Amino acid sequence: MKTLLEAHNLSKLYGNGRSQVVALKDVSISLFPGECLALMGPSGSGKSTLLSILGLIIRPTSGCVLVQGKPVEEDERSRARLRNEFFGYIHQEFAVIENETVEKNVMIPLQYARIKPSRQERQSRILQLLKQLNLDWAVHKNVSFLSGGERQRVAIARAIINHPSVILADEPTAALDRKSAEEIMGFVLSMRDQGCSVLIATHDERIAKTCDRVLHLVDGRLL
Ligand SMILES: Nc1ncnc2c1ncn2[C@@H]1O[C@H](COP(=O)(O)OP(=O)(O)OP(=O)(O)O)[C@@H](O)[C@H]1O
Repeated sequence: MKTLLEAHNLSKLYGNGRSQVVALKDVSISLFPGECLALMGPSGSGKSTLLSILGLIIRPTSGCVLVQGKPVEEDERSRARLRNEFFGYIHQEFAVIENETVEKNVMIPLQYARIKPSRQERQSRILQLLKQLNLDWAVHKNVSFLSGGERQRVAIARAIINHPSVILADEPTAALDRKSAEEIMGFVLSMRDQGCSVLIATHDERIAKTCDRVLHLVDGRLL
């Protein structure tokens, strides 16, 4: 089967000399269409670093990333376009823009889309998505007034509004209570069922059990 996303021999060093940290060592990984892959590992094992390299947020020290079988181009413009169109990134800390409405937060990726939908279309897509997330009531509310679980749903809506092929989720439920965490995971898995591939970094065995495949990262190496 063809991969959607793959990486070969990734290594990542931070810093130099005596303060140098080896965050990843020779990691190769493949993500197939329609699968949910869990990445488990203790704190500091390199999970966020790996997700950030795969999501083209940072560059590896060595190794390469392939999207739909093709090596990612080096120039920042191509990387930014892929970041916006191919990936949806969900962070642990509900990365929302404070003092902005839910609608404005979710609209950001649409404003950078290559083919920008009309204002009316943008608003209707946002409302439709917020309905699926049971958050349509909050469309004009300021995110600062929302709970942690609600803010994470806003972050998810923003990550998927451009219909990404791959969702990269970095411990998306770590800062949530159990009920909100279950809701978020239910939604992430429903994205997989709609054809998205998902790579989720987690410490939580219960979350890993709901995924199709589990990989373990220890000291920057995949077991
Ligand atoms: N920007 C950075 N500069 C220097 N060292 C870094 C940087 N980012 C991460 N590291 C180090 O790289 C290693 C891997 O960190 P990373 O955040 O990828 O691990 P993690 O498995 O995601 O941890 P956690 O579960 O705590 O988020 C750690 O030793 C960390 O301290």
